[in-house]
Amino acid sequence: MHATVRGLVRACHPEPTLAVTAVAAGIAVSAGRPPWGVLLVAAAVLTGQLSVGWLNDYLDAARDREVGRTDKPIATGLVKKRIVGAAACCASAACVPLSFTTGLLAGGVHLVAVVSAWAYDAGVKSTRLSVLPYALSFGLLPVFVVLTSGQAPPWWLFTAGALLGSGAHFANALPDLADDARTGVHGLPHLLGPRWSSWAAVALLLGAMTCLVAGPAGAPSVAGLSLLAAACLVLTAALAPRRGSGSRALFRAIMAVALLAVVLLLITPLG
Ligand SMILES: CC(C)=CCC/C(C)=C/CC/C(C)=C/COP(=O)(O)OP(=O)(O)O
Repeated sequence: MHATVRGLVRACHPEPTLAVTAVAAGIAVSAGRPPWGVLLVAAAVLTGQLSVGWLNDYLDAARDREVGRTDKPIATGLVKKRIVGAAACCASAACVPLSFTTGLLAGGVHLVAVVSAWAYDAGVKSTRLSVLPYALSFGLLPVFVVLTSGQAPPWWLFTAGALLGSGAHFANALPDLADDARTGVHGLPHLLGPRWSSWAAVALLLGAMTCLVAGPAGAPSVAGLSLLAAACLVLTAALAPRRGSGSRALFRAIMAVALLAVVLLLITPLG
């Protein structure tokens, strides 16, 4: 693959970009969207995620170069900064019409989510409010998808998405806390430190799962209760003293719980 293309792929934060796009498409399927509707949602979310990922690396280029980050393609010289900036502009320009193609209200809601993520990139990530863009953007993501189907999103959906996104912020920051501190990033996870950030991730992810189990009308589903019980078991096992490698076991457990929460979001009836 050409170096510039490889650089652009790395700079867009490919793993979260694809994961968020796949989850949005999955929610569209469970909201009953036809194939073309799922495709439109996926295209709007993909371009939004690409714009957020590229803007992030574009704005962080100098700092990443300064501390010699080998995982950052602008810092290593794999791709030119201006090409990543141009790619961010193209993705943003495509995201606007694609979002509005899904509907005026739905499109507006998606663009608010994307602008909130740009605010994270533009500096909120280095402040005590770093969790807020995650809460707002991920709270609005499932609301956007349900709105594309013309239904009213249930009241608990924004809360569940916001809790899940906030938990993801703390979980995602855990491995990079020391590196980030060196580069002047002092978000909420850095302020709380690894121990309290781990507990914040656990509480927020379990909160999201509880919301998804208790939110829908009627008795909680067996599948929902089972996933919640599985999450509690995974955490209990990770916290058992005999596991030894404390924080690594807890981090892996938090990632497993995040995955269970996403599965629960995908199987929860949204009507
Ligand atoms: C629905 C929707 C639009 C959701 C997006 C929400 C959001 C705030 C995403 C930020 C993603 C991102 C580029 C993180 C990298 O952060 P970093 O700079 O802390 O990490 P890095 O240094 O490893 O790049």
